Amino acid sequence: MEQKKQIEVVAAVICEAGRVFATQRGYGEWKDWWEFPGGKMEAGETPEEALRREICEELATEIEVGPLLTTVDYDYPKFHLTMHCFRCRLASGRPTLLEHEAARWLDRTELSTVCWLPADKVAIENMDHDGFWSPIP
Ligand SMILES: Nc1nc2c([nH]c(=O)n2[C@H]2C[C@H](O)[C@@H](COP(=O)(O)OP(=O)(O)OP(=O)(O)O)O2)c(=O)[nH]1
Repeated sequence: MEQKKQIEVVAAVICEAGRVFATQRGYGEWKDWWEFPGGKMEAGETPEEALRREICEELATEIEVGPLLTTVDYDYPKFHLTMHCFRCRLASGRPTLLEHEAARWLDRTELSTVCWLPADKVAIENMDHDGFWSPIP
């Protein structure tokens, strides 16, 4: 039997003042679903380099990449996804939507008000604990 396609992505959980940045996909099979910005790592890149590049391409801004928060493995019908989610913060400038159709800053009470991609729902369950939301210096 043919092996299912494996996709590995890095995702930026950009945090600021008790809120996280969520983006709505603007194209493709999962158009209109919400996600953390990011994408596939290219050969030779570290996860941090890939994230900084993707955020520059998608949001025209610089981020600082912090610790790995969670890695989610999720079986989509057409591929198997491994997604590494990193805590990030904006380093300079505000995000500009170059590829996404919308974005929102969500606080803890608003997290489930958007329709997250299935893998992201798992990531959020893993991350949504008090430690995640307590302020970091
Ligand atoms: N970037 C990103 N992708 C995600 C998330 N959750 C999730 O299931 N995915 C899936 C959707 C995509 O099918 C897959 C690859 O993401 P991608 O951003 O590189 O996808 P893409 O369709 O833009 O890829 P490409 O055309 O640039 O090759 O990962 C997420 O939070 N962020």
